[in-house]
Amino acid sequence: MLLANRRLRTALPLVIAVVALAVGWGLSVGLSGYYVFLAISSVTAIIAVLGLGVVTGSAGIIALSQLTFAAIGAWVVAWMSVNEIPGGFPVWLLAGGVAGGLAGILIGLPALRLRGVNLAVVTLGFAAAFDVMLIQIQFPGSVDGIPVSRPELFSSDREYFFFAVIVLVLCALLISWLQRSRIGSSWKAVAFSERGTAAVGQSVSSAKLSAFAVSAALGGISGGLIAGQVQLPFASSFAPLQSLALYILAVMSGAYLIDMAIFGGILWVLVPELLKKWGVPQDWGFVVFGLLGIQALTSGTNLGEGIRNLFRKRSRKRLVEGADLTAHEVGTSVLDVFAVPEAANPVPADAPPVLEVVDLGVQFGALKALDGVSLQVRPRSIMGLIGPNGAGKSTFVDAVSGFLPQHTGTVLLDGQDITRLAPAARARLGLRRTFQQDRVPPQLTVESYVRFVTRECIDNDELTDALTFLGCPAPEERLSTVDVGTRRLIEVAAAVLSGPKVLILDEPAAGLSHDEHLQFGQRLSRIPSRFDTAIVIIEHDLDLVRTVCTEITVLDFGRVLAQGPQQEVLDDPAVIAAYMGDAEINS
Ligand SMILES: Nc1ncnc2c1ncn2[C@@H]1O[C@H](COP(=O)(O)OP(=O)(O)OP(=O)(O)O)[C@@H](O)[C@H]1O
Repeated sequence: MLLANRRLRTALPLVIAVVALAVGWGLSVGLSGYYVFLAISSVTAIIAVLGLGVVTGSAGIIALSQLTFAAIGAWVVAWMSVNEIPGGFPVWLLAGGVAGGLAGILIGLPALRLRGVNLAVVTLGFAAAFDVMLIQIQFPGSVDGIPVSRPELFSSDREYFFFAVIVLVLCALLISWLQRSRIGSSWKAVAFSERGTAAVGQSVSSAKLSAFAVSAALGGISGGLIAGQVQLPFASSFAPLQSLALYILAVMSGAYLIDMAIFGGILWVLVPELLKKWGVPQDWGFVVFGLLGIQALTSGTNLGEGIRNLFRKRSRKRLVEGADLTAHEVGTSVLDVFAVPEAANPVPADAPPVLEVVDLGVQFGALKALDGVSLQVRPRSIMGLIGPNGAGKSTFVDAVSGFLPQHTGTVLLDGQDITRLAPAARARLGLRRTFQQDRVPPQLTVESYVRFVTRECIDNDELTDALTFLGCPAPEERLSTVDVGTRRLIEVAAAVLSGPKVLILDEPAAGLSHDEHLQFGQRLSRIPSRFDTAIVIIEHDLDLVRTVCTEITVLDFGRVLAQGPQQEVLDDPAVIAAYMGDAEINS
């Protein structure tokens, strides 16, 4: 089933590409002259919007300079054409795309530190500054009236339109492949949570920069095509205000979905044309786009997602009516009869600790959140880290996983000192963590999320087995359609499948019902031997702690209050007095 789905997903874009080429050829011979020119404008706009879909839609970064990258691409193509650089138009176009991509990386660098309005100001400022410069330096050939040479085989408008369609199809195939690859998953992950992205070993910087580069490269290609279309490009075709309108169009339509980028590109040309036909000044097109953008930003969704949700609801309803089971129920019922053999691999008593924390200290101003905390985690063991609210448990996890670099003390993973490493580097070495808050990007499917987290190709059987083992939904289920509790289970499953040496779980069962809690505990206790990993679990539910933990460390006011085998710690009068109270500990 999974294999058949994957084959279909690989073949579908190719089939659509062939159909798109056929439609493009049909239009190139069927449309009348004026509409051919409009159609070329649409295709160039679609490529630019497709790029914006990557940076704004997938990676969630505000970028208001798409037409500046287009201007860079157009300038490079015009310059290469005027100077008759060998290779011809396709090579010039590629060079325009590369130039746009490089400029994108340059503008993307501030994006590593800036967010939201600040980043919008930087990108719009870049667009305005480049616009002023472009007016000064002009496009090569524009002053002397030397037109950009089109490709020899596609010199008429009709032929050039078909050439533009071929370029669009290639760009769309590339984006479709990237969106389904690990890079695409990293864009969606970084849009949802930078901490969550780093925690799975993915560099946040490279995710953001690659989104900027791909988006700007498509901008450059779009501009290069415009240069070939108009043949004498001018700065006014790439004004910053138009970049703003294009951004709104991308947000409103949901341009990370390829069909919606096509819709957005068509709208880009259609709205001004309709206004012209009705005798309304074309600049009112910006007002129309602005209103559509306000609607999209206030509703928090976009047209593409809205339409898809409608279809998904209908097909889900049909599925539930037919089978009378939801996807989650299917996962749970399968688990009830699922028996997984545990690996028989006991740990020698004298085995060195897989995680060793020595004298860890964290200070927030005057508050000592952690003070001299030391602990050792043995291979394939489950250690419970408990303590009252504010005891320092989450601070401990943040410090050990690298999210609080200003801590004192030492962290050793399998004997290696990782104290100075960034979170992503620690994750790649085998120290994985999950979060108290939901950090699972809803735009992905279960399978694409697991494959992203595991950073390698796990085979289909392994994937299905592990998801069933932990009671997760089917691989093809979209994460946006499952509840938060189930998303946390999927987060745990993915982390486990990444084969960590140590997995730190921060309240993993939050959001699960009481029964699911107990089931989760049973599954959790089998993870260390089955997946050869040690677990540190932070949990308030003492039933779960009793079910799964072999050892316990109790924190109180940032210090270790007690440490050792489970029963010994839970019987410690100091723990009873300071943390739980007699009634609860004896219950
Ligand atoms: N960024 C921060 N700035 C200042 N103080 C902080 C910060 N983060 C945590 N603290 C403080 O550090 C102490 C430890 O907090 P922490 O969140 O680690 O506790 P916890 O044991 O995880 O609590 P809970 O069980 O409620 O999650 C608390 O007093 C908290 O207010």
